[in-house]
Amino acid sequence: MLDLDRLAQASQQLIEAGRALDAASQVPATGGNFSCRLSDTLMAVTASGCHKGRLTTADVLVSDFAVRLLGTSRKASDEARLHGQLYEDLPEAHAILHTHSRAATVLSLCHVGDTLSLEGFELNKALEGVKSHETPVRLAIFDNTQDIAALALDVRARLQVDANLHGYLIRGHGLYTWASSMTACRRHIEALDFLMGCELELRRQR
Ligand SMILES: CSC[C@@H](O)[C@@H](O)C(=O)COP(=O)(O)O
Ligand SMILES: [Zn+2]
Repeated sequence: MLDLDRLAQASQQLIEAGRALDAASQVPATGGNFSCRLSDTLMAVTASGCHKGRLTTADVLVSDFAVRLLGTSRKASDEARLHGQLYEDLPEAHAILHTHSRAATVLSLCHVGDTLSLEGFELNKALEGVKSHETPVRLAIFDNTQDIAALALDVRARLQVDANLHGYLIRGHGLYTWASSMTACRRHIEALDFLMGCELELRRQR
């Protein structure tokens, strides 16, 4: 059943996240998409093609995890299935943010391999479950594709063999991260962007 109070709260959280991420230049043009878990089967997800810094409540749609929309003729984010798949596979995930920051775009292209491990940074502790700068923060990396259903299956397969991920990068595209609340998810995005910027800076100096 749809909890309208929860939907109103989620809409506000998505709108505020969009404003903050736009101010931080992490969602240029109409890049990025966001969601909140509403229940065991439903999510609030941004509509496709909106500028994420200027979202209104009308741009927040209700969908099940297979992206069957409730009560709207608008189109959900092109990448909504990536959100649905994460909610299906990660019961602890209550918020998901996808951004197109410069650091995520560049680092995902120049890093070789299917995992980026950010190591030795105090800010690693901004990620849920990380208690020490000595704990690596790990992001899976996938090649970019317009076949979102196939990408969702690849993410699912990776999560089945690697439970220790804080998010993933799509090459030349951007970052997905999730958390137990929108507050924590915004902290993840901010920290990961900072950490990827540090990593790029270090690689320039090597
Ligand atoms: C501006 S193109 C970006 C899109 O292709 C996509 O990657 C994206 O993040 C936003 O898509 P959207 O359908 O608005 O959620
Ligand atoms: Zn995107």
